[in-house]
Amino acid sequence: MHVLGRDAVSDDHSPGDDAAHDATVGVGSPLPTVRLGSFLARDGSAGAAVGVDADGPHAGVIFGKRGTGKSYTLGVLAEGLADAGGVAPIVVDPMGVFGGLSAAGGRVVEPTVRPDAIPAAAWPDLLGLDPTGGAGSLLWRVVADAASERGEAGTLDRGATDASGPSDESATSTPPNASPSLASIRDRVAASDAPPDARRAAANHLRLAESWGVFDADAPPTTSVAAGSPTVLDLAGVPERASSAVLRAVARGLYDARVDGDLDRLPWLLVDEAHAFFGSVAEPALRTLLTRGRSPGVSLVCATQRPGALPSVAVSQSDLLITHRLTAERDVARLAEAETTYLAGNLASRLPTGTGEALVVDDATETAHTLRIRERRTPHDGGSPRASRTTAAVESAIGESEDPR
Ligand SMILES: Nc1ncnc2c1ncn2[C@@H]1O[C@H](COP(=O)(O)OP(=O)(O)OP(=O)(O)O)[C@@H](O)[C@H]1O
Repeated sequence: MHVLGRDAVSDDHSPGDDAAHDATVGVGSPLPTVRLGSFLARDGSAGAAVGVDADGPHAGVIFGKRGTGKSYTLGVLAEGLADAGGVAPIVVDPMGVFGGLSAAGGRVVEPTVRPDAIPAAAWPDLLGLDPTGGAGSLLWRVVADAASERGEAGTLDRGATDASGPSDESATSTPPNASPSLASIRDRVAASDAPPDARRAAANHLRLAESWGVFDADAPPTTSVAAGSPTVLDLAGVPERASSAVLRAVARGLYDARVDGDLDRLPWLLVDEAHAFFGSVAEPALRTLLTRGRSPGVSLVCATQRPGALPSVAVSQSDLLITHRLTAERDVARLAEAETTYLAGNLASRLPTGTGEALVVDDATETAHTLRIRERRTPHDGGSPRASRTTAAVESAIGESEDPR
């Protein structure tokens, strides 16, 4: 099997390897490997098996226009990781299409996070308030005060006063003690000496955040999502800002847990519809994983139909690039950033056209290959809705067939 993301390891294709399990411990190699698919020859025939290294941490992107198979491919990775030892796949599922992973032992959770997992500086942005305005600065101050009071008890969130915006985060630790609830933060806002307008606006925005249902002072630690079988964070129907808060808390929590030695497995965070999270409060944590995740062993894979909406760092830091068909110029241009470094030739001209076909760039071996992504063994819930398959269409077809005229 050819293993993407693994250098200096023999890629010999041994007899019997074809029948290998989806997540294969390669023949002649004890290293955990996720079976991704097969080489695709020009005549459309499938060649040797191709896998992805799951032994070390990686950063990856999966691109493709709508309906070309991105979510499906992310599911293939999650399935394979479910079988690889020592890793913890976590799928961020904004569209609710990964429930089928429960057939691979996965569990689907409606995630909640502790309010103190979001640094004070990020709260105004999270709630759509200007951090320099009355309500925004009040909120920032109140959350920071709550954090520093607990900090005096030894649980200070060192990121609480970091106003560096959507760049790399300063080191923080996940506070082990009780988090303030949103209601208690609202009480602090009400008791502050800020002007009434600012207090009212801050309280209203906090009420809005409470209505999202993702904040819970007693939420389990973020490391609880890291298990051998996939954990699917079901964010379908959850507002975008709330989903971003969840992703920030989870991404940062996993990173901190690995840095602090509190998590034995190597987490793989698989983010679908990733463009929605860059430019949100989740971005600093995603950037941290992209730029510093490998040393503590945290992997990040971002799938998106809008590569152009991702920051350059998402591509420049990725050692694995899987791209299905793309047509928009801005999105194809993102690929150019990958090829300038080491690829001769034009990646855009090599993009495959069929669903489930992908061009894969492997940084470890500095090569690009066309693949057919293997079929899922768990159900995939994605795919474009068809008007012809709606209940209304079916009922109208039945009605017509029963029409006596
Ligand atoms: N490797 C594959 N083998 C077989 N079928 C596939 C494969 N990849 C995708 N498909 C089929 O193509 C359809 C679209 O795939 P998928 O939902 O992953 O697209 P997508 O790129 O994530 O789309 P969207 O942007 O709308 O989320 C699915 O119904 C799936 O069954």
